[in-house]
Amino acid sequence: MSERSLPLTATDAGSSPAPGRHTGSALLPSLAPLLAEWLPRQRWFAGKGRPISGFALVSGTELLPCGAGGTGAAPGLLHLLVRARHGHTGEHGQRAEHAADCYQLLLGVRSVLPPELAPASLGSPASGPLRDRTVYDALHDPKLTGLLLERLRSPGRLGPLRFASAPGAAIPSGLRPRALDAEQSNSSVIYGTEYILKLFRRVDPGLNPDLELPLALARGGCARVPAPTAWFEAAPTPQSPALTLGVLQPYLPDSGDGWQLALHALAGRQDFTASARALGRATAEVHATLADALPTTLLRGPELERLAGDMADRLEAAARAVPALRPYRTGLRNAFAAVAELARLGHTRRAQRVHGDLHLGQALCGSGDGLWSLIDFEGEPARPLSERRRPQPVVRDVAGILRSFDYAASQQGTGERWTRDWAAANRAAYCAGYADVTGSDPRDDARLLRAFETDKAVYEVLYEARHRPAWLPIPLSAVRRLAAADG
Ligand SMILES: Nc1ncnc2c1ncn2[C@@H]1O[C@H](COP(=O)(O)OP(=O)(O)O)[C@@H](O)[C@H]1O
Ligand SMILES: O=P(O)(O)O[C@H]1O[C@H](CO)[C@@H](O[C@H]2O[C@H](CO)[C@@H](O)[C@H](O)[C@H]2O)[C@H](O)[C@H]1O
Repeated sequence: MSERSLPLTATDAGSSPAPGRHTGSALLPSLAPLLAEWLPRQRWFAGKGRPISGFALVSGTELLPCGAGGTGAAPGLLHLLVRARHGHTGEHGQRAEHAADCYQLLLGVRSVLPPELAPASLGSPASGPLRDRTVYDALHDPKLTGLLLERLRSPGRLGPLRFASAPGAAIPSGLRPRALDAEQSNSSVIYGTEYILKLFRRVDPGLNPDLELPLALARGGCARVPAPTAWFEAAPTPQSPALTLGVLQPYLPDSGDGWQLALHALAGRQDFTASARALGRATAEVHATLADALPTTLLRGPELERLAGDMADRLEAAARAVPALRPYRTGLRNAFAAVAELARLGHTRRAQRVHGDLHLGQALCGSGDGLWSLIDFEGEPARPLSERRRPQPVVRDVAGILRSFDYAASQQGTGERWTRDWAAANRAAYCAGYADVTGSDPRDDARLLRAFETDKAVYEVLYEARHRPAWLPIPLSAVRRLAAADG
């Protein structure tokens, strides 16, 4: 997609474009100062700590007229893909630009903002066609999210946007929307008790695994994942492949997520091993279907060495960013060196598509049947899409859940003997459940498992330092343990 630059300082963009579906940059220069202030406050903003130096418009679509053509009380709706540039001026006046992330924004525009939408406000542009109107995050406005569902009900093209649905999908109209109020990497809207729509916030050109994998699992008949009902994307252009923007899937209203369930069990000092074992089985079922549905590969010496090398590189990058990690670097590197050693000894490992960011919060347990469903197949949002779509050893997902049991135990009471035993029992039950389905216990691949657990703990250190500094001691205590473990 071609891009146009937006200055950070507001300029008068001249007359408003005719109301229509596909807008150019006319509405946008005056939005840039509002975005520069609002974006860094969003949890899903990836450029924390790096000042925004400007924006580039990737695509802009009026889903409802926003400019002078929009009428008084009726809201306008603007869909934007904007790239946020980060840069600074060096001491000799030279400009340095850093990697720029692209974000999906759905902005409402109103003359008068109802009080209940005030928390969603970005403010009023000082100039341009939207002057004196209030611009706000449209996901909090049921009128506008209702319109989005209508678009998903009728597949087809709207300017650069393409809406599609699964064969036979029959989405009822008029479902009551509400924005999900959760700490998320993206943003979601729930419709009635039937559907949940996830809008990806930081987007990369290409097919998002959170659409690709659930579609493949649905086709393969795996019931452990809610099947996508409808989705929308930025249509491909000669410069860029289609870019997944949002996925609608059945909402599982009577379910609890594994993280909350585990904390609840811990609080009552209850056994959780039956649930952990069932989750191990669910993970294995998902892996088995993915291995059948999508390409797999054999990691030979060079690939295994690269895997270990990438882990070591991530450790170095994390240690640069988080000084508390530095004393453990040598011990942690041993875990990766052990995988490189396997490679040199001629070992190979199978790799396939996996979840990529599996933790207890990504598993929903039905209150009636006790069956687990896995959600959020996006992978680690901070990694490039190409990397997230690469086949990987299944122990990567296993390691994610094992780390999660450790997180839950640490959250309940750091260092207490019984919480450590609780975590160990559930880690064992989860692996046993995995082996029930596949016949092979992930613990038998101890070196690879330790490397992936270490890699995940390093990722978590970085994640917590950036997003929840008060939680940093949890992965750091795992890092201490993993660094001290023998070969
Ligand atoms: N199909 C679903 N049914 C019920 N709740 C869901 C469903 N999908 C997601 N959720 C809820 O929404 C939250 C955020 O979804 P998730 O896919 O993890 O988004 P993100 O990528 O933004 O973290 C989940 O933690 C879960 O509570
Ligand atoms: O759910 P997301 O895809 O946004 O995943 C990110 O956030 C998670 C926290 O919400 C984070 O998970 C870490 O904290 C969990 C407890 O809140 C714990 O169960 C996980 O084991 C731990 O990794 C995840 O790493 C991050 O990618």
